[in-house]
Amino acid sequence: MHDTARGVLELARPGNCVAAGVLTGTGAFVAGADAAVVPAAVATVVTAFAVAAGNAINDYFDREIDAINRPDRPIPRGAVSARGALAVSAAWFAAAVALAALLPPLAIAIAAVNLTALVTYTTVFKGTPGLGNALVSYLVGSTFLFGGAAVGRPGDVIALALLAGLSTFAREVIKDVEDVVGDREEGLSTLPIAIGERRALWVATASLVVAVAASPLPYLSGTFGGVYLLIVAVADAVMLYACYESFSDPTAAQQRFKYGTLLAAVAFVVGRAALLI
Ligand SMILES: CC(C)=CCC/C(C)=C/CC/C(C)=C/CC/C(C)=C/COC[C@H](O)COP(=O)(O)O
Ligand SMILES: CC(C)=CCC/C(C)=C/CC/C(C)=C/CC/C(C)=C/COP(=O)(O)OP(=O)(O)O
Ligand SMILES: [Mg+2]
Repeated sequence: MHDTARGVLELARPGNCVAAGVLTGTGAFVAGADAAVVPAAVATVVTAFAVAAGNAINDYFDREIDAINRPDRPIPRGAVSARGALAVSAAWFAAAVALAALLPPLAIAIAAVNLTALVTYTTVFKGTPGLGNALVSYLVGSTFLFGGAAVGRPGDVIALALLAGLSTFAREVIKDVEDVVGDREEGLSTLPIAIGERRALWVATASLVVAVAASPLPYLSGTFGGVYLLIVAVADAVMLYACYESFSDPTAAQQRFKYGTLLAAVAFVVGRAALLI
């Protein structure tokens, strides 16, 4: 029983759930710092359940491949049955949908689109060059829009959604370069397999350069105070260095990149809070 409970928790990838939930809460905070906390909290929990459900159904669809490449995942190691993983994913999706119904219409619309995206990501989009990366990038960017829509002010966080989406796309491509051997064995046609590793890394770098160039926009539009520029400049530098590093060490680069994105998320919160003091 102990390994089953641990297995169910691992299916959710709780770190992802918390990180994505924090992004939604950040979007709600930036869009409506003076707005009711309840819709922001509801949207945060919806996102956490959705990511847990998306990760669980991903493991369900990936179970044969994971048996070869990731035998320690909960389904291949026997901690959770395939049917059990599907049932848990369905329960988490149901919880996300039930709570999302409490939110404004635009938030419900975003939730409906994201539900479809999460259910189809692994079987439809993941193995198509660049499309799987684009969908995950949209999903991460949409967390800010979802939080803004929850408090009725999505327009205030469109720039944040674009920054998060463009930077996530870069990191997802770097992760695919890191996984190229296993993905080729799986018969997946990811971007580096389709166009070559170096060209894929240049595509990732181009995506990040656009995001970095746009990163002062939330300050210029008055969404954030000046302190945002100081923190996001460091985040930009970390992510740019990670892109340079990815040409020689994609594993170290994608981890370093993640710290850069987390620092950027901190810049969003501090930059908004600075205007409230
Ligand atoms: C009601 C409802 C579903 C609301 C959705 C609310 C919302 C804002 C959801 C965003 C979800 C999100 C941030 C997803 C992030 C990316 C994700 C977890 C994708 C699905 O799993 C991918 C998996 O982790 C990749 O594993 P692999 O490719 O096999 O290594
Ligand atoms: C200012 C600029 C240029 C960019 C903004 C950058 C931001 C805020 C990006 C958001 C990125 C973020 C913090 C995403 C968290 C959500 C998430 C699901 C991350 C995935 O974590 P991984 O560690 O890749 O999970 P796996 O390793 O299990 O796939
Ligand atoms: Mg998987």
